This record gives sequence, C-alpha cells and structure tokens, in this order.
Amino acid sequence: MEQAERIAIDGPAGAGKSTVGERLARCLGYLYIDTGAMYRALTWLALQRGLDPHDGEALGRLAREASIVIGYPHIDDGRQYTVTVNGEDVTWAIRSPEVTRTVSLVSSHPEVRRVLIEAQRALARAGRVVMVGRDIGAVVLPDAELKIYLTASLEERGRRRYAELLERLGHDHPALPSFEEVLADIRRRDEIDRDNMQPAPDAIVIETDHLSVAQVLERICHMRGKR
Ligand SMILES: Nc1ncnc2c1ncn2[C@@H]1O[C@H](COP(=O)(O)OP(=O)(O)OP(=O)(O)O)[C@@H](O)[C@H]1O
Ligand SMILES: Nc1ccn([C@@H]2O[C@H](COP(=O)(O)O)[C@@H](O)[C@H]2O)c(=O)n1
Repeated sequence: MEQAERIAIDGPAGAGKSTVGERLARCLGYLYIDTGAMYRALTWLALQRGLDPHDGEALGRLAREASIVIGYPHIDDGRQYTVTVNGEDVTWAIRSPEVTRTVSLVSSHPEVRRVLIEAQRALARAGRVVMVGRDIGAVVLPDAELKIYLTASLEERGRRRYAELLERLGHDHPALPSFEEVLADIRRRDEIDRDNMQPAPDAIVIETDHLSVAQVLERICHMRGKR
C-alpha cells in the first residue's frame, strides 16, 4: 500500500488544523507547514510599512520582495515553529489582534495568493509534508495523496479559540478579548475566506465538534492506512 507523501489539511479557523497537522507531521517525521502563518507574516509586514490592505498590487509586490521563513522552533516558549520576516522573529507578533483582523483582507488579493501559493508549492517539493491552510487540497497541492477537510461549528471553534487565548494570556490580561469578540472575529474571517476555503472534491471531511484531537488523529491515520 502506498503511503501519503503530501498530506493537505484544510478547514476554517479553529477547526484544529494546526494542532492536528503538527502532531501528525511529528509522528510521521514529515515537514509541517502552516500556510496561515505565511499570510499572517505578510500582513504583519504590510502593517509595519503602513500599506493599505486594500491595495492588492502593492501587497503582491511586498510578497515578492519579502523573505518569509518558517523554520524550526529553537525557542521553548510554546511555539510550533519560528517565523521570520526579513530576518526578524515575528512568531508571536503575527498572532496579534491587529494582524488577525487584517489578514483575511490581505489574503483575498489574487496578487498575494499567486506569490504565496508558488512559495508553498516550492516548500512541498522539498519532501514529505503535512501542509495546513484553506486551499491546500483544492489549489496548492491538487495532487496531494491525502486530503483532509476539518470542520466544527462556529460556536465550538469560538470556544476552542477563547480557551486557548485564556490559557496563553491569563484572565486579567488587557488584550484578552471577550468570547463574543472571538466569535465575531471567526465569523467575519469565515465570510471573507469563503471564496478560498472550498474543500477539494476528493477531500475526506471530518466533523470534529464531538471528537478529541486524539480521535481526529486516529481517523486520519486510519484513512492514510487505507490508501
Ligand atoms: N478536536 C479538538 N477538540 C478540542 N479542541 C481542539 C480540537 N482540535 C483543536 N483544538 C483546540 O482548538 C484550538 C484551535 O485549534 P487550531 O489552532 O489547531 O485550529 P486551526 O484550524 O489551526 O485554526 P486557525 O486556522 O485559526 O489557525 C487549539 O487550542 C486546539 O488545542
Ligand atoms: N492557505 C491559506 C491559509 C490562510 N489563509 C488566510 O490567512 C488567515 C490566517 O490563517 P490562520 O490559519 O492562521 O487562521 C486566514 O483567515 C485566511 O484569510 C488563506 O487565505 N489561505
């Protein structure tokens, strides 16, 4: 039985792509690539430079010029990987509320997508990968051997993201958003992302509302074994 070499995991915000993707990659010894981090890194740079997030042409130029690198974590502070932009470590900066608010608009421009999709394909050519995002199975790696589309209800995804922020920031942190704000942000991003978020026709859809991370992983390993 042939084993998958490129595993695509797509789905909306908070569906569990990064958690599941990173564990799966670690367990298989595959390279793990979170494409959302690339869009976030570009957005961080655009905000630093004061670029208009509506200006697709300028953002496409910035994407071509910027050096966005996702590498080994090196620092033990809970990160899955280290993201640098032109040599600067932006691993946590790309998770800021400002980047999260702006990233879907920046990602919606074809000029931006063209550049980052090409960079993602180049990364996948390096070897066996688990790549997570919105359009991996349908657009970036349409010939991936295994395509998974994770879903969960909006409320469940909001609960997960809020619990994560609470754990990372603590109850009293001034930057901790309310549960309603987290939910509103996910709903808004779902809407903007919709066009780039369709499951590939041959993706296996896993509804995760009532599944633990371990159960999701178990299902994916089972599907992989059947190929
Ligand atoms: N099946 C699950 N059951 C419960 N919690 C989960 C499950 N999958 C993921 N989580 C938790 O939900 C939160 C969001 O998961 P994760 O960051 O992996 O989502 P994501 O799909 O990568 O989201 P985004 O696209 O916004 O980065 C994390 O805190 C994670 O631990
Ligand atoms: N393949 C992808 C991945 C991400 N995006 C956009 O980036 C945003 C942030 O992604 P996270 O996974 O870190 O939440 C996401 O909301 C999309 O707008 C994308 O377009 N394509």
